[in-house]
Amino acid sequence: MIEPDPAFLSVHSVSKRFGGLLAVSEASFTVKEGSITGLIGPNGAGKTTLFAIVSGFEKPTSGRVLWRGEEITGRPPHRLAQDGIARTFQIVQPFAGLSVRENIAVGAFLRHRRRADALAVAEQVAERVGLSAELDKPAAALTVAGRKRVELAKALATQPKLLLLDEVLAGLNPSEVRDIVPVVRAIRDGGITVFMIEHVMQAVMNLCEAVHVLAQGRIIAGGTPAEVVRDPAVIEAYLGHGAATRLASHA
Ligand SMILES: Nc1ncnc2c1ncn2[C@@H]1O[C@H](COP(=O)(O)OP(=O)(O)OP(=O)(O)O)[C@@H](O)[C@H]1O
Repeated sequence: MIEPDPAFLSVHSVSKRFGGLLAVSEASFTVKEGSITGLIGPNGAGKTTLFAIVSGFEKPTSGRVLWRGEEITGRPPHRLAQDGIARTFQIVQPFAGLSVRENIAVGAFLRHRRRADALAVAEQVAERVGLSAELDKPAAALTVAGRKRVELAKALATQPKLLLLDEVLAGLNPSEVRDIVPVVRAIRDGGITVFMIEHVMQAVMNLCEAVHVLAQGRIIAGGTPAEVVRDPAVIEAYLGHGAATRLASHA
């Protein structure tokens, strides 16, 4: 199991109930500073709900979230963004009437009041995610892969310390996935801790140093990618034997 790291992000026995449904059940885990950490598990396992709790979009029914040793449970998203926690959304919805530059600048306004400053930050961030050539295009004109990059850039423009990525690779073809993997790695190399929900297991294996596995709201395993793909509980609940064998042979 992964060593606790109370100084960065730690989630303690968090549960979330929606009416009769227990979407997250006593989940506890940590994310180590400077890591790329994955959150995997079957559809409906509660992954997005956990992200929403960490980023302040949902309040847990019980449990605590600590950020750099300070309790942040239930703190609203705009305050958490100021504290350095940013997230992307699974369904990307850029402001269609705005250019790529303006879309990214929306994130930059968190820390920059002047429009010119926010637009300058947007340009720097665009370079990091490979959007420099698209800055003046309307966001609506981009492909799905381009819109995913805009979503990533908008979150990066808030200058976070922890970036929560909710399925940034979903809907991309294999070559688009290959192109974005180094972008995520470079974000971490630039000093931003990345916590990512992802179903593309090959990318999880390539990128993550630690992975937590959620099934039916519970954390059922945690460890390195090579460890979790060999874990019988993870094979049973999520991967299946064929995929697990293929992944383990590449690990
Ligand atoms: N606001 C809500 N109200 C009621 N039920 C919800 C709400 N949000 C999520 N749920 C339910 O909670 C459960 C967990 O959903 P969640 O989206 O967190 O899973 P997930 O692991 O992110 O799934 P996926 O991989 O499909 O995105 C699901 O059964 C979902 O229908």
